[in-house]
Amino acid sequence: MLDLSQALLLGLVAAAGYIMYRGSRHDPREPPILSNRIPIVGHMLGMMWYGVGYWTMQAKQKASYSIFGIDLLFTKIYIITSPELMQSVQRSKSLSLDPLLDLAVLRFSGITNKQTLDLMLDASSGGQGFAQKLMHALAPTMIGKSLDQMNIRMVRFMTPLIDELGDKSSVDLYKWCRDAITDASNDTMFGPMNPFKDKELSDAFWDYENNLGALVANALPWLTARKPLKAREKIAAAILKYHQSGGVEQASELVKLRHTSILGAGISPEEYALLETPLPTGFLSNTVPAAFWSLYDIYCRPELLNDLRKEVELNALSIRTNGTHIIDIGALRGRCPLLLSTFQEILRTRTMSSPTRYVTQDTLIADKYLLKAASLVTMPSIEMGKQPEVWGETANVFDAQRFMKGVASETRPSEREPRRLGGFMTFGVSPTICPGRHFASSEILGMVATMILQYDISPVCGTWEEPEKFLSSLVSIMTPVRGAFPVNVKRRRQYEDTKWDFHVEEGKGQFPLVIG
Ligand code: HEM
Repeated sequence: MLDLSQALLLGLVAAAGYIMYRGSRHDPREPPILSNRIPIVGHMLGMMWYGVGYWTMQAKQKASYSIFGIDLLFTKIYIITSPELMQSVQRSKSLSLDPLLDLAVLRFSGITNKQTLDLMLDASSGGQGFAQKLMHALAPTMIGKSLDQMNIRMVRFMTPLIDELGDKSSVDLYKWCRDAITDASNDTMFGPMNPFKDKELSDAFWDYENNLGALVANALPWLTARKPLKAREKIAAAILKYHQSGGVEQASELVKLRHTSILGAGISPEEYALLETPLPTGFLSNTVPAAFWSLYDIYCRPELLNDLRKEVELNALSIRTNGTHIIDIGALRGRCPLLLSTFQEILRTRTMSSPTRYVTQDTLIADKYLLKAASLVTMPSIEMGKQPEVWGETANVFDAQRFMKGVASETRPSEREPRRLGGFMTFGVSPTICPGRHFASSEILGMVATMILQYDISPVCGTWEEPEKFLSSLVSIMTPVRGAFPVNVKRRRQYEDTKWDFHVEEGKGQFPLVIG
């Protein structure tokens, strides 16, 4: 249904496009520009209604084209449905994600100071590209020792949250995942003085996150974006206080690196607080729905649930002399192939990602198609990640064993290594691959493994009917949920009076996940 943020997306596209568009006409070397049934404004209306999900819908409807364009009045978007063409996009240096990151500085953070903008914005906007360099510099803070520290802190926080779930007989599973992942992740990232400990502030964060569309549209924001503006003000004030009271000293390497770099570049503490306001979107907006769908897709398949319980019990569970049951995160990674494969299959089937790049100059891809400067090019994963030439005839079937090397299954007789061209885009496509994927995997799989052993979960309504989805999110590619999903929770008899904990072995935190 059309909501305010979707309607305002029109404003975004029109405004951004007006600035970017050079008034170029269609060049015969460009991909075909396909029209909508409603002339001129049809695609614009489509985007108003469906948000960025419209690109995926178009890709589905026009899958016989390997690439085509749609005209959004002031800019063009080229939509790619062929894995081979996607490779050309990955190889091209003039198709870049970086200019799109300006959106975070300008709209999500609301920075207006000219000097700071000159420093932060991408070179294509006349800036020095500091925001982009900082983003790409974060990868080392999410592997090795820093990852171990993050995992240790996260599991310490997660254990009591999962345990407390058994005290409730029913719960909204999406809200529970949201709150558990939010609390555990913010505590991991910001340390003991985590400002989001305050429930009011963590709720304010979700008000902000759910309404980023209105901030981006920036059309009479005092009227149309009151909620996210108010939330942003609250969050920035809390982060400023966190900085002033030295909270960063005990934070994760990621938060410390951003703090040192931003303040070291001469940016004021007030602007630092604004720049950090959208930071949790990076580690929450995808992890929360991915955790929910992981539980949903496993619990709704009783046979798979049973197999996974056996695998985890056999390979990743140990019992201390005092009776505490320990789940070993390293063993989930190395000795539970079905769990790891199931997780990747859930990511493959639940993602609605569409990696998008800005065309910085006229670019010829595959020696054939001209992409005009100042346009966008996008690669919807739903179409590409499910193509028979990538995944075989079973592309549209949920196959929990798909990612198990050397294992043939009913739906997939081949024993080929499952890493295939353009096949798996949930963590991005080269050269921009998500550096947080190992942390996200520990967090989600640690939670899932303990939950499936401890609890039976069933929907209150009696059937596994999918809840309403929030398809026009600007920051999540994991199909977040808009509605509630009430479930009954029951402790399993064999583990009724059991204490649970996790074991994190240093150097074992990186998951061997398939990437695009
Ligand atoms: C299931 C959870 C997650 C998914 C599906 C996911 C997905 C992605 C994707 C698709 C990209 C690339 C964007 C593009 O090319 O357009 C990305 C980038 C990134 N992700 Fe994640 N992410 C997840 C969790 C996390 C977590 C937990 C963190 C932090 C701990 C994180 C940090 C980042 C960062 C910093 C980048 C930017 C890298 C760069 O530009 O060099 N992500 N993520």
